[in-house]
Amino acid sequence: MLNLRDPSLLREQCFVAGQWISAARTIAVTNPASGAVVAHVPRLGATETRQAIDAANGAWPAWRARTAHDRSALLARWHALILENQDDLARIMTAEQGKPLAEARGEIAYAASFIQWFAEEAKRVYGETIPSPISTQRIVVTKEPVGVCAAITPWNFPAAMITRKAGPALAAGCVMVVKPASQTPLTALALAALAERAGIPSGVLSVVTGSAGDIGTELATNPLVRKLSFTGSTEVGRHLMQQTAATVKKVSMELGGNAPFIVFEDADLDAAVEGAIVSKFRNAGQTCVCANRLYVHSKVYDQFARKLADALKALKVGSGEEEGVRIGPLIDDAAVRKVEEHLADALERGAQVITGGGRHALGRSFFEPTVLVGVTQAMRVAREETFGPLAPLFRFETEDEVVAMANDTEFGLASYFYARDLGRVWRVAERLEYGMVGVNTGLISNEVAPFGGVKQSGLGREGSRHGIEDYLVIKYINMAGIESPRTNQLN
Ligand SMILES: NC(=O)C1=CN([C@@H]2O[C@H](COP(=O)(O)OP(=O)(O)OC[C@H]3O[C@@H](n4cnc5c(N)ncnc54)[C@H](OP(=O)(O)O)[C@@H]3O)[C@@H](O)[C@H]2O)C=CC1
Ligand SMILES: O=C(O)[C@H](O)CS(=O)(=O)O
Repeated sequence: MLNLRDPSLLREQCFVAGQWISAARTIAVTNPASGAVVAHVPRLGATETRQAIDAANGAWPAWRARTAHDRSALLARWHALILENQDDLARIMTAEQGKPLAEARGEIAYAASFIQWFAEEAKRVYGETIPSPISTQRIVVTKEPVGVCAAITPWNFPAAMITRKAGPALAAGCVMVVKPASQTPLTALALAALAERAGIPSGVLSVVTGSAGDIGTELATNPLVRKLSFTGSTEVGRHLMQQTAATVKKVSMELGGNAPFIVFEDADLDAAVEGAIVSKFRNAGQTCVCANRLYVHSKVYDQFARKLADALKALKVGSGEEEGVRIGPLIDDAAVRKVEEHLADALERGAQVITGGGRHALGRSFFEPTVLVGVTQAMRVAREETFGPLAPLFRFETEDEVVAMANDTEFGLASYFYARDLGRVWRVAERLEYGMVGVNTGLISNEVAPFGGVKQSGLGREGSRHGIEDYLVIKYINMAGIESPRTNQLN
């Protein structure tokens, strides 16, 4: 059992249409560090998903009719409850996802920040008037909630990926059905329990767990659903875009990445090492914005490699509940096998390990933080998202060469570089084909900036003032007949 101040936050039922429901068939949720079963959640399918969608559709008129101030107050209450229960939510997250408790607490605060941000943005959904070309007409533009929304979220950020969608949706006056990842449903269900306690009305927010295919197909094809927001693999994102096309749903896609992390010869090397640790090894390398390729100028390559390897040796690997642990287990054995495949391919093609290099002595899905040198563009690590604690170092000579290599991918989510020459900073920031660029930092995620990618890393933006736009539709009202008073009054 988890040591929670409020054990009622550990829910083994789904929140559907304002009711907590069970099912005969369940899914076991296991702790990736120990393999222990943490809880069981219902294995729901299309029927319950339809019930959640119908309830959302029924709740929508009253929810959209509330004032923005009213919705904002309820979101603010949800935000306060999330922070009041931060420790319990973090323990639940670490138990099901594996990340160190300190990181889990950080994610809960990050997740809560989206609720707070969009509680405020709810009151700033402005329309406009446009000077009419016809004197007897007035042109008014309003923004309205898109309607019933669906969210499908991944296991790597079990809280933030939900609030980054539910926050703007509910703030805009939409309603939402969420399907969390089957490996990390408990955080989502705890958030739903707190939303209910905050007074968010029945049907406005539902959480369904179970078969991804059955639930996903219902969410992607039910005509009542007007928008689908997805965070996860590009492969599944493409599949969902195909499924939603039949009913022309709005979609937001936050998909895979392949972030370059470039260290120029004029970089502050200690700062670059610190940035590389944050960008590459947060969540054990399981984030879509992780540095996936580290390009280091030949003049500083050996020094940077040595500094990075030394810094990695100081990072404690272990169970997320353990004090001082910085690198937890990967989500499952499939994730470890993907890292091993990338490592083996690089070694076969001439790369060398300078620290780490295999599964950790702790066993299960623990993996040694690893640095590879002598890496080239011909290796799989250059083309595929590793999603693990493997830092491949590539050597480069010129700015043009490294920008070309950095852009040589179908992905375009996050990118990072360290340099101090002002001209270079502007040139490289403008030439990188990515939705986000970190300059002299390895951590760019927050609620105020537009998070998202270009190319095959996705569509739309989350967070910032832009994030609520994806949950709104524009209405144009032409008010005609505004003539001068007629002599013969109509009545
Ligand atoms: N951009 C990002 O932030 C993320 C990128 N990834 C990338 O994706 C790779 C695989 O990770 P993984 O977690 O398996 O990502 P997936 O894309 O497989 O899963 C993400 C979510 O999509 C759901 N899903 C899976 N298949 C379908 C489907 N056919 N229809 C509807 N929903 C579906 C999953 O449900 P269920 O859990 O029940 O299968 C989960 O809720 C990672 O190695 C990484 O490269 C992964 C996570 C986040
Ligand atoms: O999906 C992810 O990996 C997250 O978006 C990463 S972040 O928002 O925590 O940077």
